[in-house]
This record gives sequence, C-alpha cells and structure tokens, in this order.
Amino acid sequence: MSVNNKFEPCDFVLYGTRGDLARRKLLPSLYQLEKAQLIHPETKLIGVARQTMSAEEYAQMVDENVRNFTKDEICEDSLARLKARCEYVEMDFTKMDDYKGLCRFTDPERVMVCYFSTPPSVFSDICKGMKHAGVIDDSVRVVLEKPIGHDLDSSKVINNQVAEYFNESQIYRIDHYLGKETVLNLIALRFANSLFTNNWDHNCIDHVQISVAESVGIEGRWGYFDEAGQMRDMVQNHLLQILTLIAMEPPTTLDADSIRDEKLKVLKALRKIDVSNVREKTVRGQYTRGFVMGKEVPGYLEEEDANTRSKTETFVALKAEIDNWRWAGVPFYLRTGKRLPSKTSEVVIYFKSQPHNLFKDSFPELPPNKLKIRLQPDEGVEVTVMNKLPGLNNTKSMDLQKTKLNLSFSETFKDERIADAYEKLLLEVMMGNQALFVRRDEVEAAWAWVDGIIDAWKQTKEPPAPYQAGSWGPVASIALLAREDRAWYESK
Ligand SMILES: NC(=O)C1=CN([C@@H]2O[C@H](COP(=O)(O)OP(=O)(O)OC[C@H]3O[C@@H](n4cnc5c(N)ncnc54)[C@H](OP(=O)(O)O)[C@@H]3O)[C@@H](O)[C@H]2O)C=CC1
Ligand SMILES: O=C1O[C@H](COP(=O)(O)O)[C@@H](O)[C@H](O)[C@H]1O
Repeated sequence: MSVNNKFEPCDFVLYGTRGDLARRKLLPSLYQLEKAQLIHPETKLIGVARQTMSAEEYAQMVDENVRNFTKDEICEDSLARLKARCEYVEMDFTKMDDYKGLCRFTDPERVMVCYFSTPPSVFSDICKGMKHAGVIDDSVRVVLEKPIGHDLDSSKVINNQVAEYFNESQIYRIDHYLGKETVLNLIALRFANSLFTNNWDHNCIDHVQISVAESVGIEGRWGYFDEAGQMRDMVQNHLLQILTLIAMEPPTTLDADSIRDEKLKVLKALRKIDVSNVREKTVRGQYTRGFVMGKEVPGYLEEEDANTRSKTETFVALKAEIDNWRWAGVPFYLRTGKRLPSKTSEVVIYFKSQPHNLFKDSFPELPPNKLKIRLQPDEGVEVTVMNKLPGLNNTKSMDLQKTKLNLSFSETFKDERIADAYEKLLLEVMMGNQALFVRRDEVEAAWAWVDGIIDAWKQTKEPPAPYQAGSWGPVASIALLAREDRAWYESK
C-alpha cells in the first residue's frame, strides 16, 4: 500500500476504552495502523475508564484485546510499539474533578483526538469535564459514535450539548460505512469513469436497489436494539449514506464540505413518506425462529432479555424517491434486515432497456444492463452485458448471451489488504480530514425523513410482518417491487 499521509503527533484519548466497541474494533484498528507504520512515532494512546488500573495493566488489556480480535498473525514488534504508547486515566465521566488526571498526559501544544466510545448520554458530561480540566482549545477533535439521538429532537439536544464546547470543524460523527473501501469506491466509480458519469440519471437508469443483509441477530444487544429497531439502527445512517453517495451531484472537489454539501441536498430532496402512503411504500418485519446457514436460531421475541410483546422491526424495505431533476421517476429501493440468509451488502443499478429490440428472433426480451457494486463480502464491481454467442449462424438470428464483466477486489488487488472501516476513519481523524464524517445538518436531515416514516408506522398501529430467520424478509417486501413489475436482485 503506498500511503503519503503526513500528519502531526497527537494525544489520542479513548473514552470508554473497556467497552465493547473499543475492545473489538478500535484497539485492533489502532494496532493495524501501528503495524502499517501510519501512526506518528510520538502519538500517545490514553485510555480512559472507571476501573482502577496502572498504565502497565492497561497496556496488558490492549495486548489481550488486540490478540483476541485480530484475525491475522500478530506482529509482536508492532504490538509492543502500540503498548509503549499507552497511558491510562481512571475516571467517572460524571465527576468533574476526575478530568484533572488527563492533564498529566496531554500536551496543550499537540492535537488532542478524543474518541467518545460511550453512550451519547455521557457526551455532555465529558465535554463539561474537559472544560473543567482546561484542556479544550481549537486543536481538540472529538469523535462521536452513533446513534446521535433517537429522533430529530433528541439528536438536536446531543448536537447542541457538544456544540457548547466545540465548533463543527472539530466534530467527527462516525458512520463506519463511510470508512468501508467499497463504499468509498462509489465516489471513484462514479466520477472517475465517464462511462458511468454520463449515464447516471433518469434518462439511463430505471431504478436502484440497495440491500444490506445481515445474518446475525441481536448479538446480546436486545435492550439497545429494541428501543431502536432496524430503521434507526441501519436505515437512518448507513443506508441513507450509501444512497447519498450514489445520488449526489458531482462535488466540486474532494474537500469535506464540498462532498457533504452535495450529500445534504440529496437528503433534503427525499420525498416525504407519511400515513397516507406508508403502507404502499414501506414494509416492516420481525424475524421468527428459523435456520441461518444451517443452524437453528431463535426468533426475535425468544432472544435473551426479550420482551415478548415487542413490536420492534428487525427488517425494513422501502421505496425512496428523490425529488430533483436527475432522479425524477427513478425509485431507490432499500432493504435491510437481521437474520437474513447471509451477510451481503450490495448496490444494484438497473439501466433502462433498449428502446427497440433488434434481436427479438433469438432474444424476445432483452434484459437491462445491470451494474452491481458488491460492498461486502467478496468486494467488487460487476456489469451485466449482452454478448454475441460465438458461432457461424445467420446474422439475422444472432444468438446472444447474458455475460458478466467481473472485477473482484480480492483477485485484482491480491497484494493489498482491505483495511477495516475503523482503521480508515481513525487515520482520517488523526489527519484532520472530515470528508468521511457526517455533518450535523446531514444527521438532522436524515432524522427528519426517518421520523416521518416512524410516525406514520405508529399511526397505522400495524405490527411488523413476521418472517422466518434465514429467509429474505416478509413476502410484502417482494410485493413492494412486484407491484411495479420489478424484483429484488437475487443475492446468493
Ligand atoms: N459495540 C458496537 O459494535 C457498536 C457501538 N456503537 C456505539 O459506540 C458507543 C459505545 O458502544 P459500546 O462499546 O458497545 O458500549 P459499552 O457499554 O460496551 O461501552 C461503553 C463504555 O463507556 C463506559 N462508561 C459509561 N458511562 C461511564 C461513566 N459515567 N464513567 C466512566 N465510564 C463510563 C463504560 O464503562 P463500564 O465498562 O465501566 O460500564 C463502557 O466501558 C455507543 O454509543 C454505541 O451505540 C456503534 C456501532 C457499533
Ligand atoms: O452500526 C451497526 O452496524 C452493524 C453492521 O455493520 P457491518 O459493518 O457488520 O455491516 C449492525 O449489525 C449493528 O446492528 C449496527 O448498530
């Protein structure tokens, strides 16, 4: 990998360092960056949690978690370098005097990156505590984990709390899908290839499908998930971010605000869904007992800690429409759910059919060209085209075959390791680049649209439709497209 990222050393403060996200994702990602020699040699890692621990014990905790959650063989030198950076501050986030401990390790001359890997309910306490300790200045960057709120109003409360202490240029809101290699590739694919750039609108595209299927269930997070549901957990953030990258106008540059301005316009142009059309445009589902990859799994209401009367959705399918010039009349169908047959995220662009079929003798229905972007796993790009079957038969009855031009990342970029999304995002925040982080107005525009749908669901009082774990969701999601003479792309 050739990397030319030059950046200053920083004090990287990890609030909530003993939590699930920090242990499973953030510490292993920091290790990978260390291994790739992308962390400045003088950068410090300052873990913050409420347990009593020495810096050595913290380094040992880092060691254990990196080993537990790293798939490839550990590079001992790199891990030793990461451990040598470790400092630890014991703190209860609600106790202001505990923050003084930070000053022992942070240097006001350096950038401080503060990762809030905590519930949003303590974001405000942490900001207040940092102010109390006198460590806030213009060089501090704060990273906020999702969810930013439960709806538009609560997201405004959180954003206002943080904005009392930091300006927008210091705030990095994480949506980890924006760190995924293939999601970023959407920008390259669209704007570095005239083949796509010039055919990317209602004249050429019939419709777009975005599917993010998960084979996992609730993974011990019933309490959180039941409050959220798949709409807040996945659609409000990840799916809408993918949609904006597909639908946005070309940004003037790759600068953060240039990209984010264009994404915002898309979110604002989403046509409202309300109680008058929510039944026609959306489907909610909840999984029941079934089999996923040959293994029997419990239904949502049978999961540990479940409230057996819950009406929370674990599946959403919907038809989104973008009211602007480029996308007039082009539906974007979104689908995401837990306990689907496999973990597969993909975007499929269906181009319009040819206006006249020259080949009807051999091919009465010419299928449309499709561009499939496989986000995960088996990352890649695939274009379905019609090709002449080799042979000497009469030109008038030329035989055609549907063929795939397939670019598989793992085959094409054999020597490149595909980095985890958090590695990319941690590096970007250390470099001070906000392009892959979500701006406040984007979060709020996404909530405004999603709130409308959730309100409409409440008004209809209809429970989510059951679907068997291991299936592709309720049959109503098939009908959502069938009504318009379309079908979901069949994922494997
Ligand atoms: N886990 C994941 O995969 C994902 C998580 N997120 C988000 O990331 C954030 C963190 O999630 P996750 O790691 O799962 O949550 P956890 O509950 O596992 O971790 C939160 C950490 O914050 C600490 N904490 C909470 N309150 C205080 C306090 N008053 N003083 C000191 N420490 C405190 C907890 O300490 P203690 O251990 O002592 O209780 C805990 O270690 C959340 O906002 C979550 O929504 C987002 C996407 C995925
Ligand atoms: O943010 C979240 O994302 C995961 C899915 O992420 P992926 O990178 O594994 O595709 C989801 O399972 C989780 O519920 C949600 O909070």
